[in-house]
Amino acid sequence: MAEATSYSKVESHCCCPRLSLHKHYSANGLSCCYGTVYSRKDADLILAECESSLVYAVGAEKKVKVYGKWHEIPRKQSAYGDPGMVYRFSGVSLRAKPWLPFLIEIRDRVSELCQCQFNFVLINRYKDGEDSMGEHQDDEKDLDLTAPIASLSFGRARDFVFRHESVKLKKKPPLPKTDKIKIELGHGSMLVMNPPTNNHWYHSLPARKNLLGVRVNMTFRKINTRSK
Ligand SMILES: O=C(O)CCC(=O)C(=O)O
Ligand SMILES: [Fe+2]
Repeated sequence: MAEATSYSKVESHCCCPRLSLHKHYSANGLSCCYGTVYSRKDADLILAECESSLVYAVGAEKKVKVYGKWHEIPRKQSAYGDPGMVYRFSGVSLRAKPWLPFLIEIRDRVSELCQCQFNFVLINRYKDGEDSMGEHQDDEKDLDLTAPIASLSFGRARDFVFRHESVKLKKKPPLPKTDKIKIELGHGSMLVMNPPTNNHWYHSLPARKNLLGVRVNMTFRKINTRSK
């Protein structure tokens, strides 16, 4: 059946003082800022550093549980953070590796821009358009849900799609005017998902056939320290 509503978005300039050149997206509980934070040259250097020094998960840490079944994730994943940080999601416990110097530099820049002291970063590597991430919400109980999540992208630009929760709820509230928002996340960009976005919207990174080029995404998060 055809979708009732096509992609659309509500844009204005960002209201956050440090992100004044960013676009702001707001709709029915969604509040996000998007813009470029690294020059092409710096973003190229960061991507090269990612490719040479990041270590990705293997074995059990590379699987997720969806509707009771274990699946190998269609991408590579890793986590870095403060000592003892663990992020639990979809049946997986991902233990943070100690911060690398180049990740500390990025973390401090992003923490300053967002005025939030991030203590953890989840990193996903998509080898090409075949790799993807399914629809989900970043609302795990280990996260400080009052903090934003800052998503940095390097490499191949990819579409990131938000869908309002009403598309999943059995008892549907009236559909908001805008129930899908698509943002192309470019090389050196930052998307900030402010609360309560993750309470009301799902997001995904859909597969794209025949699309070449590596993409690395870093989501800086604040994990409750009592979850250590
Ligand atoms: O790669 C992306 O942009 C999506 C990342 C994401 O949603 C996540 O890490 O939870
Ligand atoms: Fe996510």
